[in-house]
Amino acid sequence: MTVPRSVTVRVPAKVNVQLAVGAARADGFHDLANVFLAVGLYDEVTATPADALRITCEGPGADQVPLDRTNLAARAAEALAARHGRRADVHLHIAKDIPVAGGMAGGSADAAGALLACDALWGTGTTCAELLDLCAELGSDVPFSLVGGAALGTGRGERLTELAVGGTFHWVFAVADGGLSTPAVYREFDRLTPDAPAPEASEPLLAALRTGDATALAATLANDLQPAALSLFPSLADTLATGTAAGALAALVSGSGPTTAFLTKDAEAAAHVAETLRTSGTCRTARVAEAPAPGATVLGPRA
Ligand SMILES: C[C@](O)(CO)[C@H](O)COP(=O)(O)OP(=O)(O)OC[C@H]1O[C@@H](n2ccc(N)nc2=O)[C@H](O)[C@@H]1O
Ligand SMILES: Nc1ncnc2c1ncn2[C@@H]1O[C@H](COP(=O)(O)OP(=O)(O)OP(=O)(O)O)[C@@H](O)[C@H]1O
Repeated sequence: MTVPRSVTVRVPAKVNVQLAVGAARADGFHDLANVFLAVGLYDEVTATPADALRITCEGPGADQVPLDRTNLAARAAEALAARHGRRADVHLHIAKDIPVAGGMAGGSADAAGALLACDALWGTGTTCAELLDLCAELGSDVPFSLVGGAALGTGRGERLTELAVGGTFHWVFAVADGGLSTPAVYREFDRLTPDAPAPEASEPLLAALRTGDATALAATLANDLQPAALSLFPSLADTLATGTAAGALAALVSGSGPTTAFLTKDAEAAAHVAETLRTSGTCRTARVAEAPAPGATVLGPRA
């Protein structure tokens, strides 16, 4: 067998088209009905043999990404190595394109990418079920980064049921100046929502995904963390209003924010909303992306 010299994996960002949040559990997490949709903004993780675990990172926001063992990709490599009783002697290079600390699961994408890349590099032949277990140990969003497409996440978001999507959705993402801490947003949710009901997936929203109907999806988008994100980052209201005035079908905070997401009717409308946002002064930049996108994908071992 030829041992590959490096393996590159591409992993998508996500937007939560429905994020229903229940009350805090005894373990501090929240039960969710989390409808994930993978979007076509990608990080790439390249694994290369090395004497010891090493992380490097390039791209927008790379200076905010830790290069030590707190990096989720490093933790993923160590978890896979431990599972197979070997050393995590690998250099992981992360080419970032997913906004950092933006509520689009960038760190989770890198963890899923590192798992898949190391598995291919080391020839450890880990089953999909084992990879999903490792993902769930690393973080609530990580299993979805591995599978992509669309899925309903229950529990703390890690238990996935695949969802059918009947068309292509055109999104714009406004990247904010600054980040939000996910635990801080959940804490603010607890403060604002003392009696959160049990979370349930919305049937009309699942139907809109199934039929690929953007107008119907726009009418059902919902994020229970949005009031908390707006409370901690009030200027996001101006970004949401700007994208809506530019013709978006709907606008919402992406996950825990502060990235904001705009659903549009087609690629032309998306380009217009993105350009309006870019010149509005209400965000740092705006990106267009289509959904659904595939999950973590090996781009090919380079022998
Ligand atoms: C906001 C979302 O991105 C929506 O998909 C996720 O719920 C967050 O997922 P994540 O970043 O993978 O989160 P984890 O790394 O598992 O947890 C980080 C922190 O977020 C909070 N957290 C996360 C998930 C969850 N169901 N309830 C929580 O309260 C907890 O304070 C936890 O300590
Ligand atoms: N590989 C990584 N990429 C980005 N951030 C990382 C990574 N590993 C650890 N982090 C840390 O995690 C924090 C959150 O970054 P991340 O980009 O994952 O946020 P997020 O997209 O808001 O996450 P989520 O949507 O899953 O809540 C960063 O501020 C950084 O300190």
